[in-house]
Amino acid sequence: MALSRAECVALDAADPLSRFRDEFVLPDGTIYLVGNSLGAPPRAAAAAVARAVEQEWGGRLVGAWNASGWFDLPLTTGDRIAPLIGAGPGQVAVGDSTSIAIVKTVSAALGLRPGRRVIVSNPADFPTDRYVVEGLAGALGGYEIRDVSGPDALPDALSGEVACVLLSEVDYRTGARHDTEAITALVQESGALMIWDLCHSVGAYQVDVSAADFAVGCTYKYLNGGPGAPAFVYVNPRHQDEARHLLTGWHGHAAPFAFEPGFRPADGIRRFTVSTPPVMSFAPLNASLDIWEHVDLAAVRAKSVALTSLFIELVEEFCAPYGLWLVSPRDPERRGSQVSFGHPDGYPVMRALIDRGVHGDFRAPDVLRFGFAPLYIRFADVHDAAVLLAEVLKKEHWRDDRYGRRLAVT
Ligand SMILES: Cc1ncc(COP(=O)(O)O)c(C=O)c1O
Ligand SMILES: Nc1c(O)cccc1C(=O)C[C@H](N)C(=O)O
Repeated sequence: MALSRAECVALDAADPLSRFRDEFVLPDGTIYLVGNSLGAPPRAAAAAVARAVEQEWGGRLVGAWNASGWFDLPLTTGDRIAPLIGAGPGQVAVGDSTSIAIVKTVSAALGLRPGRRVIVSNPADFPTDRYVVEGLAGALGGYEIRDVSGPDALPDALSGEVACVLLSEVDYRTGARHDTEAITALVQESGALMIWDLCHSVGAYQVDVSAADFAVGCTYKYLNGGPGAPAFVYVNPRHQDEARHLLTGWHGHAAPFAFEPGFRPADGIRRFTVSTPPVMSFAPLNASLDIWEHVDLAAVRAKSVALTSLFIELVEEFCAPYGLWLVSPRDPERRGSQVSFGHPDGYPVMRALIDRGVHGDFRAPDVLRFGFAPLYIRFADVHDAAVLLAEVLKKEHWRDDRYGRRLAVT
């Protein structure tokens, strides 16, 4: 028998992270299980944006580039993200999007392995990763993309021709979490460079990129930086002097205000910045990082495992007769902070569930995704979500015409 609601309420009362829920704005009556797509806004975000507009922009005008530290935001913010991914100061730059960060890291990796002409990627990873690699390989010419269906297929794919491997640590569809340490070692033993996409890992638990060559990730999911919040790029210090990437914009120049005719890369991680940072988008991100500074990531992981395990248990108990199957790994060690269930009518089921206040999302062809952000999701929310999902299935609310049968719920 899974836990009762009263037992869940007791777990919330004893939860060392419970005080963080008040730091976020969540509409009443909503159980928000989509923090793995777009995190909830920090309560301090609106004031942070107002401050950036009124005091920094309004008060200092162009002088704010220096006086308010705008020029250095990509690096100062990078240093705040670094501890969350096991990196040190001067190893992370923030700016652009994850897709652009992939252009930078893959092109840098190819430059560091000039004789090798193969890029390994997994077509089941979030599509933009593969699309960007395709674009790069096409534009640079002479590169081959080698598909792997997952990390298990890597040993056969790695050869002396492979320059780099780009993989997601956590699969966006299934929530499966890969063994980054073992995979990074395998890739590097073959002489190739390892690039991790951490979009679904950062903020879900303590990531450790220290062995990786490069990493990228977004800040709008578990890190709550807001829609369009800038992404980050990690570059291992052993590559920083040599690495050159394709996007040689002026903010990555050694002397941006010398306005020289040719590009000379800045020292260190700064060469991985490109151009004018989206200053206003840094404000909510830094408001969120003010929270993250006080978060114990071991407690985040422990709660994440407890929430996701409880959800699996409850859904399997309450929904057993209704045709759901578990898509995510059952072993919590192999899961991120997400649980996916399959259902042949997943799209209308998710629409009906959202209508009843439980927000998950749907990924074609049949996956219902539920993300558990440990800073603001409670054990009682998990219980309520499972009860409402069972009700939608039992009473077949999802058959209502208004829920349709389209392909995506975002
Ligand atoms: C694994 C992964 N990579 C990349 C992205 C998207 O990148 P971008 O910030 O460029 O839209 C997402 C989500 O949108 C993602 O889940
Ligand atoms: N980045 C997104 C967007 O621009 C629009 C809608 C959703 C997203 C997402 O982040 C989706 C998410 N990466 C996913 O795992 O499906």
